[in-house]
Amino acid sequence: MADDVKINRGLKGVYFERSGVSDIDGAAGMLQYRGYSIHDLATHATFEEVCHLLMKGELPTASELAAFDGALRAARAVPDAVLDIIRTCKDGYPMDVLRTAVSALAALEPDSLETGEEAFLRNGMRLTAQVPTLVAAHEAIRNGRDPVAPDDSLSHAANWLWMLKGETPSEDAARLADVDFVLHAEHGANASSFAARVTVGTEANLHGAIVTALSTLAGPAHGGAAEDVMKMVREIGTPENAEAYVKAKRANREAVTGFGHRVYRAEDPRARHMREGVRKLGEEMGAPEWYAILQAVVEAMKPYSRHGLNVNVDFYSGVIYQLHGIAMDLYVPIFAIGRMPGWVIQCIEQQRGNILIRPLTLYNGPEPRAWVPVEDR
Ligand SMILES: CC(=O)SCCNC(=O)CCNC(=O)[C@H](O)C(C)(C)COP(=O)(O)OP(=O)(O)OC[C@H]1O[C@@H](n2cnc3c(N)ncnc32)[C@H](O)[C@@H]1OP(=O)(O)O
Ligand SMILES: O=C([O-])CC(=O)C(=O)O
Repeated sequence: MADDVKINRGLKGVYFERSGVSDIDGAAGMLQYRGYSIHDLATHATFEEVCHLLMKGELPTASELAAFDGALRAARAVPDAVLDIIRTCKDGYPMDVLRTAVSALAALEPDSLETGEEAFLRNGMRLTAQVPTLVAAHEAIRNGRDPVAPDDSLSHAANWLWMLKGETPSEDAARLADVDFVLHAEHGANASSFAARVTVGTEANLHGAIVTALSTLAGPAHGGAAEDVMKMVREIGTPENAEAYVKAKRANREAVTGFGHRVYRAEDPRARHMREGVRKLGEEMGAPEWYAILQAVVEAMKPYSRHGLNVNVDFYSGVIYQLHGIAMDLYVPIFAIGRMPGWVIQCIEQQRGNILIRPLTLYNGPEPRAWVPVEDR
């Protein structure tokens, strides 16, 4: 076949669509949601404001925010039948259980089959509100407790911690979770959002696209990295061991998790906020060693960073969850809670002027050959 065809494996460097949602400059380490710097949003915005910005296109006025936030708060409950399904598969890996629960919502909620922009926004807001409820319900059920009902007097982040732990979180804990969600809310043509767009490209419904996105997020090269970083930190044990750990990994040409990114060559701008969170929280909680180990890994990676290899957002986030006493296998579901508005708006964008996403593979199998009956093979 054609030898001169250029193959872009992994679609590296390929623009497949235009998008008005987020802008990433990988060389400069810059990220904006609809023109607003991630640093301004992480410092000043709430997750609810960011959801409005992403899903509706602009930061809300006070009255728009009240209406939007009210709609999210009112949509947090999930049908009992979904809780029964979670009970049935309570011992499963949380991302598998979450994916199954979202799939069940599709089958149980009558409007989930509707397509069109209004339906995607309605279903997308409801799913954004429900996903934390599903994750927290699974955590309760697998630990032998009854799920904690959502509290509509609390913000999205505070309510999530309330449902997870059954106690009202401190303002600092709620703000940290809120910032974490803001930082994870949207990131261009990342693998899970791209996968969701492929699903919408076939004119499938939003719930189906979110199930695709959840499946894709779960892998260790994408959302699974935060969990792996925490496992790495535990394995390293003390800052003094970091150099030997990194050397052994690189000698085997293995990736050091939490480093590297398809787009960023400068440091992932989201990492800065997580780093500060780990340092402060570790000091406050009398557990500064996690931060010290992470920084020792960063030092040990410097000789290997010639291609612009830097930490990504997931390098620090796992330790924050660990300091909050959250089980390691919930780190990817937490990422999913934050990413919901990004997935929803990318599905909406995909649907406007929709086109089937269907690239080509260049055949390199056997030459044409004659059929051989089974008895002659
Ligand atoms: C939220 C997110 O999804 S962020 C990503 C989370 N994932 C991780 O942290 C897992 C670890 N990282 C990785 O596996 C990769 O960096 C990926 C999958 C994220 C990106 O992969 P790619 O875009 O294919 O890597 P890329 O082509 O940019 O790699 C460039 C060079 O850096 C090296 N490199 C990339 N990541 C790492 C790493 N984590 N550790 C060591 N070296 C690495 C590659 O081996 C390559 O080196 P070479 O040119 O000498 O062969
Ligand atoms: O953009 C990517 O490839 C992965 C990523 O950082 C994200 O989804 O947040």
